[in-house]
Formats: sequence, C-alpha cells, structure tokens
Amino acid sequence: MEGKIELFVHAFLNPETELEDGSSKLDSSGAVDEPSSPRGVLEIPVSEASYISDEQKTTDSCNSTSTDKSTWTAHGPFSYRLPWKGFLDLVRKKSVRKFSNSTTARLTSYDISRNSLPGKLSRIRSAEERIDFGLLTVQKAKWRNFGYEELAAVTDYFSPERLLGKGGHAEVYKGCLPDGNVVAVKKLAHGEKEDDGGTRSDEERTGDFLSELGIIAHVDHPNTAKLIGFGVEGGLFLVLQFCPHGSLASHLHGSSDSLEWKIRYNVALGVAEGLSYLHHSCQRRIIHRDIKASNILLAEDYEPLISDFGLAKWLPDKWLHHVVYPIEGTFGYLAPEYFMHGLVDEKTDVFAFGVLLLELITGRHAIDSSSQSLVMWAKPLLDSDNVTELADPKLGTDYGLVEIKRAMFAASLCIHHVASCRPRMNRVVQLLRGEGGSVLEVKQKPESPRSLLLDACDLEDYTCSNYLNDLNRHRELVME
Ligand SMILES: Nc1ncnc2c1ncn2[C@@H]1O[C@H](COP(=O)(O)OP(=O)(O)OP(=O)(O)O)[C@@H](O)[C@H]1O
Repeated sequence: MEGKIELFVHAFLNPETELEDGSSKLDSSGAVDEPSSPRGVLEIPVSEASYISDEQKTTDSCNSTSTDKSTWTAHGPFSYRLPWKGFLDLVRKKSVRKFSNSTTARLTSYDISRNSLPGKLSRIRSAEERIDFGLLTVQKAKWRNFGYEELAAVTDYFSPERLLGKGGHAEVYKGCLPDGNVVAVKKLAHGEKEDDGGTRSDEERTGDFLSELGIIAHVDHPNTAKLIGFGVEGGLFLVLQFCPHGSLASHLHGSSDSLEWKIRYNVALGVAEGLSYLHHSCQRRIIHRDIKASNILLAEDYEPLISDFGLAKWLPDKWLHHVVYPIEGTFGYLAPEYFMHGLVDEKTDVFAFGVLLLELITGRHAIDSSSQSLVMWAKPLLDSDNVTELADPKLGTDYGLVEIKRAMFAASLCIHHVASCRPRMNRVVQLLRGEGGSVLEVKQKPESPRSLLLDACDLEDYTCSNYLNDLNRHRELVME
C-alpha cells in the first residue's frame, strides 16, 4: 500500500459493557466469535484530500458557501495506529440515551462537566498537526481542533441571532471562520437531570461524543454531512459544513411555501444514495438509526445531506443484526422489529427512509397532531395506487407522474412490516432511478440467510393492524 497514509484510531467497546446493554454478538450460526462493536471509530486521514477545495476557500465568504462534490476523494489505504488506547479506555462506557415519544426530538441532554473533560480530551490533537515519522513528515489535513475562544468568537459568543436550530441534544450556531468559510457549530447540550433523576457520567457523554465524531469523520459521501473540526474545551462541539437551506423538515412542515417536486425527488434520491453508501459502500457497515426529515440538511442547490450521527452504529460484517437497549429514535419512523425487539440492521434505516419518502410525497408529518401514523394513513392509498389522495395538496398537479409513482412504489416496499421483505438501499436507489425492473421482480421473496431470531419475528402473522397496536402499546409504555 504505497503513496498514501492514513492514521486510524480505533476505540473498541468493552465486551462486558456491550453485553450488559443487551447487544447481540451472534453471527449467523449463533456463535459468539466477534469482538464487540467499536464504540467509535476515529480516523485521521492524511491524504491529498480535503473537504474544502482551494477554490472554495478563496471564493467562500460568510454570505456564500458552496458544495463541491469533486473535492471529496477517497482516503488512502495505508494506515498507522496512534497510541490513544489509554485515553479511549476512559470513554468505553456505553451511552444510555432515553427514548422520546416526540416526533421531533430525542429527550437526552449531555451533562458536560467543565472540570474534568477538557483535561481528558485535551489529548485529542489537532488534525492539522504535522507528524514526523522519521524520513516521512506528513500533514494531517482533514480537521481542526478548535479552542473554546475560537468557537465563541466565530459564533458571536453563541448569540441567539446565530442560532440555526435546536435538537434534543444540541444547539447549532452559524459561525464565520477568519478565512471566510461559514460553518455550523454544534454545541452539545449541557446536562440537566435525566428523567429518572440520574445524570450522565463524563465517560458516557464523552463516549457519545466520540461515537458521533468517529462516525461522521469516517463517512465521506456527497450526501452525508461534512465534518470540518471539533472542540473539546468548555463543552463538546462539532464544527460542520454549513447548510444554507436548513433542514428538510423546516421546508416540508415549517414553511407555507411548497418545496417543488423536482427538489423533493432529488432529495429522495440523494438520501437513498447516502444511505446506500453507509450500508454497502462505506469501509464499515453503518446504520444511522435516526433517519427523519429534521436530520436531512439541505446544502447548496438543495442537495440533501444525512446528518446527526448521534445514534449511528456500525456493525461488523458477520453480525446479521444488533440488539440494542434502550430503544432510541423517533416515533413514526421506527420499524416494528426495532421498537418491539430492539433489532437493528440496515432494514431499520430502510423503514425510516420509507416514512421519509411518504413525507416527501404527502407533505404530512410522520405522526400528526392527532397521533395518526403516516404509515397507517398511507398504506391503503399506496395499495390502491391513489396518487391524487396521496400527493401533497401544496403541489397541486405539479409533480412528475412517473416519478411520484416510483416514489410511492419504493415507499410501499420500504415500509413493509416484515424486515426481510424490505429492499436494500442499493435496490431502492435503482427503483427511484427507474432501473428497478418490473413490479413483480421487485416484490421479491425474503432475503436469506436470516437469523433465527429475526425469522421467528417475521414468521409471526404480523399484519398492519398488529403494527399499529404495537406502536400504540409501545408509546403508552414509554409515556408511563
Ligand atoms: N450543518 C448545519 N447547517 C445548518 N443548519 C444546521 C446544521 N446542522 C444542524 N442544523 C440545524 O440545527 C437543528 C438541530 O441539529 P441536530 O439535528 O444535529 O441536533 P440534535 O440535537 O442532534 O437533534 P436530535 O434532536 O435529532 O438529536 C437541525 O434540525 C437544523 O435545523
């Protein structure tokens, strides 16, 4: 492997911790033969690649940003390990995020201790430092480690006027770097008491942060959010590419203007491609677990970027699925096998993507104000191919009939209540591009091999009304 160098830092989960959390270590044969899923994977690539092109650096200003797909190149294959294990041992503990019954937020906050965290985290070195390997000096060019003062200065001391948005875990501010680049500074929320009266430990919060940082730094696709840097002084911060058009949710649900169909279709395709990359083409198999309209950001030209990797997991290839507890995510987007059994694999994201497609087609919320599930509302209309009833009234008849029918067909497959009957994301991309073949071909039989556990779940006579009952039951349990 010549010519290119990457530095990898791998943080591995403590196996015991993982088992305590209920995570499955079974491969298809049921054998426990795989080390636990890493808690976070932090890669520091040292390649020619840079997220921001020279051209962009000179042309961007606080008032204008651009997204140049041509600047994103693959990382080189040669790797070198840094001795960070001691530090990472501190952050092995698994996060215990709470499940929310809200369609817009997960109810968890970080209790960021200002005393001990910076000390521990200060061992993270800037991705800009030069590293001397004897004969070879390489430039780590990917990300920056920002100091607190620097982040405060670029966001006008986190002034409310700079606030771009607020989620369940973070506030995001617009920042203008001295070189003119505009960024989004994601400030992880300060800790309040959790609902159960407990507080999250430094280690847990740091683990969550590293997990998100590790995954977002690892992914590299035109339809995934771009990391520019991070900060660990005075709190935990991610510095991200600024998306001038905000979130898809704000356009679909927060604006009286209609998002035109052409953009909606491009968003559907872009998100499908981004997810297909995460599932099948990324160096590791990543499950996002929180695909929803508020986590899709719109960059220049309304190109969609999958963001918020706070719940994302990567699965070793040998694992058919992963069992997680607690169940986290957002009501309305949760696949039945996930909210009932905690089973996570690529099909969890496929289901959520199906709900997102329905939102794009209909303009409706995943769960509306009267708690009606979009999936349940849309199913009969999808079955009867009723475009007129399904299409967002704001669109009028301004949609491509072929495209909307493709989107409807893809959605109907993605929201199938049996996981194995849902298509994989690379298939969904083909369907949306019109490369899908006939309907009969696509309505495939369940994939194999399937784990015994999943098959048992699938073999139940699980109908749509079962799904609705389960959803309601689960909701009641969570709200108790
Ligand atoms: N890079 C960005 N550019 C512009 N706006 C952004 C950016 N990142 C986030 N935002 C805005 O901030 C909001 C909250 O961000 P984000 O979803 O990452 O927070 P969160 O607390 O992790 O959310 P969640 O409740 O889903 O966990 C987004 O919905 C969006 O409106």
